[in-house]
Amino acid sequence: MQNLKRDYKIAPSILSADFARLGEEADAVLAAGGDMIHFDVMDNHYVPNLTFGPMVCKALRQYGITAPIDVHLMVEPVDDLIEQFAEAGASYITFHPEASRHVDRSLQLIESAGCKAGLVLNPASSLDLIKHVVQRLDMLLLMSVNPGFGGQKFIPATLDKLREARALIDASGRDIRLEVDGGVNLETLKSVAEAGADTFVAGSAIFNAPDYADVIGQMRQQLAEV
Ligand SMILES: O=C(CO)[C@H](O)[C@H](O)COP(=O)(O)O
Repeated sequence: MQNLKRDYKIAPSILSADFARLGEEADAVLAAGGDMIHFDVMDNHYVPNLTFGPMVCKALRQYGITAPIDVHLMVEPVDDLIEQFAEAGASYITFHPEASRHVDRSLQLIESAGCKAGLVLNPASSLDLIKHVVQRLDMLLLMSVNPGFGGQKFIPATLDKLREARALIDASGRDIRLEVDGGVNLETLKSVAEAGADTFVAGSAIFNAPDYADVIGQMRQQLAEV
């Protein structure tokens, strides 16, 4: 048993929430112990699915959500949406480097808009993609499924990648959250935490459960044992 003493955060993905009751769902999952709202933006171009945009993020803020909103852009191009999401109340904005022509510029745009900046790597994308911009990162999100849909199965090769990413982050001397997204549930959570992740996106594992507080409580218990 290791004792990594990380500041673990659970980020319920509202991709699996009831969209007709999004404000209530966000409230409920935060009241149940979620730390931030993970907000999956899909454009039916970079990924083969379509979700929501800045207006919905703004609506959640107007509804009264004050917790951090972690905006994961699965869109191409990226830059046009950065200012709009910052104005809509995003806390983190992360994007896929393959979707931006000028990754360093996009990261700068996020920072100058007043948000925390991050990159997202697909299962097949190399960690080399962060090498020259690591000093601009507040978050690195490793996808443990191919992006576009909730409810997929965790790809086990992500564990080695997380270990490598953790070493890179520790060597950078920067405070960078290491987030994992896709197939995170009560079966996979402990192994991703042991591999170095500190921020856990979970959609179907939480929203498909009958009692959000119960599943988040079980997650916290597992994290306390890492
Ligand atoms: O970004 C995503 C898909 O592109 C989702 O956040 C992710 O897949 C979470 O869903 P689940 O926890 O159900 O796997």
